Amino acid sequence: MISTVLRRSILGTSRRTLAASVTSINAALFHNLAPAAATVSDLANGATNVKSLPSNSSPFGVKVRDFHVKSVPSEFRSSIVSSAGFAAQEYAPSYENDGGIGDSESVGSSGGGDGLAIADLGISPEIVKALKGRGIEKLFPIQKAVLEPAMEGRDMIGRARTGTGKTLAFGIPIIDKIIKFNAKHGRGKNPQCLVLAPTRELARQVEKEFRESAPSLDTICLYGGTPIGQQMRELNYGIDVAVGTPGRIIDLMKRGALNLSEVQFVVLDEADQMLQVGFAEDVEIILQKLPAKRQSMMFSATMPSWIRSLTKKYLNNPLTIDLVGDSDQKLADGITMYSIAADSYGRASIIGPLVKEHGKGGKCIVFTQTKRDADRLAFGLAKSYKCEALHGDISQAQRERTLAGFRDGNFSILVATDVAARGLDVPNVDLVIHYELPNNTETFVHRTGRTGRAGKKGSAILIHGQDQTRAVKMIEKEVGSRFNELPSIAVERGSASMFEGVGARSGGSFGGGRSGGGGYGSYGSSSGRSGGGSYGGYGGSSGRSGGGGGSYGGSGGSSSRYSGGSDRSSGFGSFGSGGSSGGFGSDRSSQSSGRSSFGGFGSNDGKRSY
Ligand SMILES: Nc1ncnc2c1ncn2[C@@H]1O[C@H](COP(=O)(O)OP(=O)(O)OP(=O)(O)O)[C@@H](O)[C@H]1O
Repeated sequence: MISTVLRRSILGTSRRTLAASVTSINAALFHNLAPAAATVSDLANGATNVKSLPSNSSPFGVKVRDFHVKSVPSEFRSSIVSSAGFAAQEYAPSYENDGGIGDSESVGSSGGGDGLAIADLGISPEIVKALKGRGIEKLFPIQKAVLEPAMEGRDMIGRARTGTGKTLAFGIPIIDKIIKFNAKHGRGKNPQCLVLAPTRELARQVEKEFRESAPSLDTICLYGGTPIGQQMRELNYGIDVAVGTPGRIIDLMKRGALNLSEVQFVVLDEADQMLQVGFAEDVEIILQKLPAKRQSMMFSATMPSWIRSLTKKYLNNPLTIDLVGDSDQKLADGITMYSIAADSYGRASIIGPLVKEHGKGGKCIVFTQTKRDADRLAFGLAKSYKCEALHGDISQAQRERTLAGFRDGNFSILVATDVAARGLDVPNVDLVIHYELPNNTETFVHRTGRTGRAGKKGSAILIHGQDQTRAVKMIEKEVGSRFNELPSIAVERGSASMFEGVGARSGGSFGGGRSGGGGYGSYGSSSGRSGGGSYGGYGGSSGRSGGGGGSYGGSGGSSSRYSGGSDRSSGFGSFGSGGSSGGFGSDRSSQSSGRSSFGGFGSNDGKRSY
């Protein structure tokens, strides 16, 4: 009882600050209550010899699941909760059915409609209050579509356009279940929810979304490039939700610091990008370590064969919720697309005028293909604008400062590689500029999706060479929206020299691969790179015909992007999806092989780089 009372009062105030004062009491109590308690590594091995105890009581009637009091040595922190599989069943009945989706096996775009008032859903008041504080009072369509089956414990695969609220779609049901479970059983040490994300920045963002929507839960973000010791200590204190990149998660598992034996909910966010950044193997290793009885959700823009096999192997009779479907329109509503021709010499110097004309004084992200271009363009622009670069060669700490500065409005132009293309949610980005054609349509969609989020309006400008009109048409066709062609901008004599060396590319291929090669010609033979075949083809046969042949051009050469195989298509029938290998955004030749594709700005542990 002493423990329960103490812990309640601690949780009600500041757990972190009062932690030290109760450490000794906890230690003494747990020492006595669970003398045979498993150590962290025992638990990882499944040696939970205290499991026979009831989940919320000790031999002395003390609620022993209240673990989240900081600074207790690991020996005293084994969770006594029984093995996984409890939460989905426990909380299904508490959800107030709104007559929503029902049992259908596949939910299409009709899952939308008017948002439901969050306050009326029967979810924890804590969540309702936290969301209200952030101006979130009604569910977005994907959230509405996911809520009921998620509450019922269904495994699912989801897809919706960029910026439409996928994070809270899986976040709300999960945090609600955990809050209610903890209220009943007390708090455990080990995470009940694991979210895997392909990049550090996305992981941080998802973790923040969980934290801000459920302040009473302890969340942690696990990613490379930051000291592991701190993360190990945090885990040791007790965690409800762990979000992270696969590499660091495996590292922590190997060190015995992360015990996944009580995970009830696993989410793979941007699952197809996991494949592209080389996390396929790591993801499977992690999934194999999870309890068999759990709820699994996967959000993926495309369904390459790896995702399909993952689904078969690790998801249980999943419900597909696809709010994009066969709709031609792949971009969020509210985004206007422009295109403008510029040769490689004058390209950098038109950025300023474009920002002035279309940026509406808000924030702008300029996407470049390489880190070198991002640096040089940012350097040139910084002479006239507040501007910073973001890419994988910049230290993690600096990347975080840069992103925070951009979010806070300290500068208004971010020049980034595709490290910032997926998932990043920065408010008030009014304009996205594609400094040159992206490698594929999917990347175009994700880059563009940094604007026009949460129902807002935004503009995207694609800069292309005079000889790239076929590739531009192809993007139009694939995304289902037309570009408004802007009149070309005359480059003043001398102004281009400010940007010397930025992005002088020609040739190469954007499309390609539809029928085993060829392609749409024209883009990017990657000057300044060693090895042949950079930019390879886009290929991937647009995901429509079961993949195959010749896609991902890029013959040989260590710098070959997309040097991976084919068979990356079909599924949701969208855009070819990425290859499993081949470097993406790097201009270094050292990252061709397998796992290093797209590289790792966000990936993890510095193994890969954008
Ligand atoms: N119901 C809602 N009402 C208002 N705003 C919301 C709602 N749900 C989410 N948002 C906000 O919308 C923005 C976009 O959400 P989120 O980042 O989850 O989108 P996403 O679909 O995951 O995008 P992407 O595909 O780019 O990863 C966020 O700022 C989020 O806080």
